[in-house]
Amino acid sequence: MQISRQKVVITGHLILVRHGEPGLKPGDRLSGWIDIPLSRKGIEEALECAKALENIEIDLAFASNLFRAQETLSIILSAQKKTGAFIHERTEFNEQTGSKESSERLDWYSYPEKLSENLIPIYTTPALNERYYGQLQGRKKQKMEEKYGAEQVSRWRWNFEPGPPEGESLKAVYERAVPYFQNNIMPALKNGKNVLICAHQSSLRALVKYIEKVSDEDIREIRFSTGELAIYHYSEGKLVRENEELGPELKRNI
Ligand SMILES: O=C(O)[C@H](O)COP(=O)(O)O
Repeated sequence: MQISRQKVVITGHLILVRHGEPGLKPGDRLSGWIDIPLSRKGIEEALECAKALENIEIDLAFASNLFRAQETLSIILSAQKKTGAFIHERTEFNEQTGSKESSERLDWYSYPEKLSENLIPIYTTPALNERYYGQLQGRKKQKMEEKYGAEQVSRWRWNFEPGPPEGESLKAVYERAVPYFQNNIMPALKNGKNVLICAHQSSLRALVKYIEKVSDEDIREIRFSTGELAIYHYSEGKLVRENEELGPELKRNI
């Protein structure tokens, strides 16, 4: 889809959304990889996102492997004319390259070449998961602040590095989320596709750091509320943010 506006050719749109409020309310616990579903409020937040995005025709969607992101994505796509279809690919370890590569698509699953006109391919990947919180995973934030100090927990959560004990730093999340974005999502944007990514506080902060070239210091201030959107359009080789930065007064559920 090409929209020409003020002589700038806009091709694809990128929409980043953090999942709705999870059952273990944010701020109460450090969820990490604990696979908790959305709370009632989280479902309402996802429905608000669905409404906000209903006029953007999503061509392709990505989510982490965690329920809260996939549930939010499914609710958002329910407002689209097309229906989302989860695509499953078998991957195998390539001895030569030392990396996992998708060998073939499962023959009992439709896949992009066979998807009918009215389906939206959905890819899920652990590359977009929230950080692994190590010793803090699933623990109450307050208890961890009592044990390690509020300042230390804040540094672990918001600094680029280091991460929590035995857990992932934001840098480690960046090193798995950004290559996935570059290899699987940027080509679709360059081809004019509208792409929706539904993920988590840390994986989205990593993507914003890459897209907006945020410094290791300034990344502390970039935070997504639950159900928060960041919308970009791809034009002339870069992604330009369309919606306003999150103001401190809008920060909630951090
Ligand atoms: O640090 C936190 O607040 C949580 O780990 C955020 O993770 P989430 O985006 O999956 O809720």
